[in-house]
Order: sequence, then structure tokens, then C-alpha cells
Amino acid sequence: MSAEIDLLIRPEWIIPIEPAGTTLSGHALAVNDGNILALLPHEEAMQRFRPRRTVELPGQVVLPGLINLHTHAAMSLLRGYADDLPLMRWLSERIWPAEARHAGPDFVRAGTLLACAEMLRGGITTFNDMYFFPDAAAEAARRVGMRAVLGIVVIEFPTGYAADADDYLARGLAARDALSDDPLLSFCLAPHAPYTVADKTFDKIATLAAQLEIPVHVHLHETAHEIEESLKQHGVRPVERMRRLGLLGPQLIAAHGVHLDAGEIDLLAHEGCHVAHCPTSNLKLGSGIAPVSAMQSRGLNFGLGTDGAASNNRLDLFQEMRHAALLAKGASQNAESLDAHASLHAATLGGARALGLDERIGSLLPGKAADLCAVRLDEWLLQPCFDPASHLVYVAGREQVTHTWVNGKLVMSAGVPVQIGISELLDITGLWHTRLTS
Ligand SMILES: CSC[C@H]1O[C@@H](n2cnc3c(O)ncnc32)[C@H](O)[C@@H]1O
Ligand SMILES: [Zn+2]
Repeated sequence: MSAEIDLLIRPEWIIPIEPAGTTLSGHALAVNDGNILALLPHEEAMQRFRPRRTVELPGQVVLPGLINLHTHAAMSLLRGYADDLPLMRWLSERIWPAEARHAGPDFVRAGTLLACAEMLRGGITTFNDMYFFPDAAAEAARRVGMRAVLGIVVIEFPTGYAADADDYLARGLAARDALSDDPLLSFCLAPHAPYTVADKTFDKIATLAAQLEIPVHVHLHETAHEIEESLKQHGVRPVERMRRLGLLGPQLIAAHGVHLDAGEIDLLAHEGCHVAHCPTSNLKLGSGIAPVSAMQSRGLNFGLGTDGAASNNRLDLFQEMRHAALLAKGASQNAESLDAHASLHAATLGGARALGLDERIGSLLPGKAADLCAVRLDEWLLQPCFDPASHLVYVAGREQVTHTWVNGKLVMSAGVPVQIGISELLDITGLWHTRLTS
């Protein structure tokens, strides 16, 4: 007797991420009730299941949806607004003044919607966001059916969102309470950075993180300037300050981690912390190149992030996988660093682990959510193809993504998000371009 199921996907190849380094040919993926039911040879799948829908994908590879471990989604409206500046000038001369004028709930809803559309187009199914008005960001994510981890942000200056640290925390916690029944949304604490958050606030955040059992997402060791200032003001480097404040542990996601020495990498690995590696943003802001090869060899888990579109200027994890692999090799002068499977692992399971969501997403083990993307590798520009994993990292781009599913639901097909039309996105960007330039 065969069982009725929602969906059967029959691609040329499947890269399940677990077991590591595997590429399956001639297999099918059975999906039911939003979850992966089985991964099995085509013939067996046809015998065991009666799918209500079958998607045939010759010449294509299916893999877990990509996880954007560090972004500021709403900043997609500031794409190209301020280029070619180092981080602190970029923030203080251009970005913070623009945010002070414009970054209200409408900006966040519109910018996050644009970002979600771009991310789904490129096979990203989950994003870890840090921005003002997470309730408005949640509206956008829900509209398109995307999985999101939203930040309970704290930055110690007043903005249109909140007045002081306690107000930031209260607003973020209220948003978390209001959205607690949505299975695609979760929250983390998101103190902006060591240079914008005081010790007593970090103390409160460490206590809250332990009480609520949620991650802490913070920009950390992004620039050499950040380290110099910390030494001047606190007498220690930021990682040591975080250690003294009780923030190191499996809940910590350090965005960037560019300027980490060997001792700090060992300490972060020993404490079970995670790094969100953002190679393109680090290059564009001239921040440096993160020591990914050492993180790999010393067992420090890392995922990949785009950062915001104002410092990247794309929300494209295919670009990040490629940059991560190439930079790891170049910086360590070791071509064996971060091979294609390791880069794919970072963009999927590495990110899921950092978010504490690896029971649910990040690989195609049966029982996990059916968060998936399909990528075509049969176009002439991509020929010949000897190894689909290699092609995903070194040859293909987001243009080759044809389908994206979140929780078993098709959310992008034929190059467009299912729930939102391109004309609406163009209207939004036109409106905000006018506002930002007048
Ligand atoms: C408190 S909301 C997030 C805050 O972070 C700013 N931001 C964007 N990119 C970066 C980065 O690479 N380093 C530090 N801060 C960044 C963003 O503009 C918001 O103000
Ligand atoms: Zn950032």
C-alpha cells in the first residue's frame, strides 16, 4: 500500500548536507505536512508514495534553503546609498543620519519586503535580522512566507524606534510576545556592538538570554578600529570584555569576527560560540578578511551572512559562498581551505547551528522542515558539470535558482516570489528612492 503525500521532488541531484560531502543522483525527496518525509531512490519513491504533486527537475540540484546568518533586511532600501567609505565614517556620516530621517515602521516593512523577495529569489529561506521595528519586519516576512529570526535590538542612542536601552528591550520583548505563535518566526537579543552598548546593558542581555534561552547576535571584532577603541576605553579587546560580561557561550553569534587572533578563536570555539562570516561586506567596507581557515581547523562554527544591502550591495549567498571559499584559500595560502562542500555547509547547517535551529533546518534529514531550493545546472554557460557541489559554489549564481520552498510551501518559482508581484516591488523602490533623494 502506498501512502498519499503532499509533494515529491525528482531532481537530477540532491545535496543533503548531512551526511557531509554527499551528492545523491537518481533520488527523490518526499515532503508531507511541511516536513521532509524521506529521501530515497526514484523507483522506491514511486512504489511507496502517491504524491498529490510531483515536481520533475532534470538537470537541477536540490539542497537545503540557504540561511543568511547576518543581515539588516530593511537596509535594502539603502542599496548604493553610501559606497566606498570605511565602517565608522559610513555609519556616522551617511547611514545613521539617513536612518534618523527615514527608518520608521513603513521603511522597515517596505525594505524588508524587498529584501525577502531578493533573498527568496536567491534560494535563501531563513534570515537572521538586526533592525529597528522588528514587528514591521515580521509583517513582511509573513507576507512572503519566509522564516526569520528577528532581533530584539539595542543601540545606546535614541532613535525613532526607542529612547534608551530599557525601552529597546521592552519594545523587542513585546514584539516577541505578540508573535510567539508563528512557527516561522523566532527572536534573538541583538545588542548592536561593543562600541554602542554599555556594560550594564550587556549584563541585562546576558541574564535575559539565559532566562529566555535565545541567541545573542552582536557585531564583534569587525574592524581594527573597534579593537583599538576597546583597548583605550575598557583596557581589553572586545572578546575579552564579552567574556567578563558572561556573554560567551553557545548562544553567542558574533557577526564578522574579522580581527580575531588564535587565542580568541580557541576561546570562542571552546565556549561553543558561532561566527557570522560576511566576506563581501568586510571587503567593501575595507574591514579585512576573517580568519576562516583557522576557524575551520580550530573547530569554531561559522555561517555566512550578507550584512545589509547598504554594505554589500546584494543579499546573495551564492556570492558569499564563492567569496568565502576564495578568500579562505587566498588568505591562508592553502587551496584546501573551505572546499565547496564546506562552503555549502556554512551557508546551511553552520547557520542553522548558530541559530539553535539545527533540529529543524539546515540539512535534508527526514523530520526537518522542507526548506529547500532548486538550482539549474544545465545551462550552456555552466557546462560541463562534473560535480554539482563545486558548480554551486564556483560557477552557478542566484540567477540559476528556479524554486524556493519554506516549510513545504512553494514561495518562489519562475524567478518571482509567489506572494508578491514585481510591479509592487518597483513601486516601493520608486517611492523610497524619491523620499531618500529629496
Ligand atoms: C540597531 S539596528 C542595526 C544597526 O546596525 C547598523 N549596521 C549595518 N551594518 C553594520 C555593520 O556592518 N557594522 C555595524 N553596524 C551596522 C545599521 O545601520 C543599524 O543602525
Ligand atoms: Zn551588520
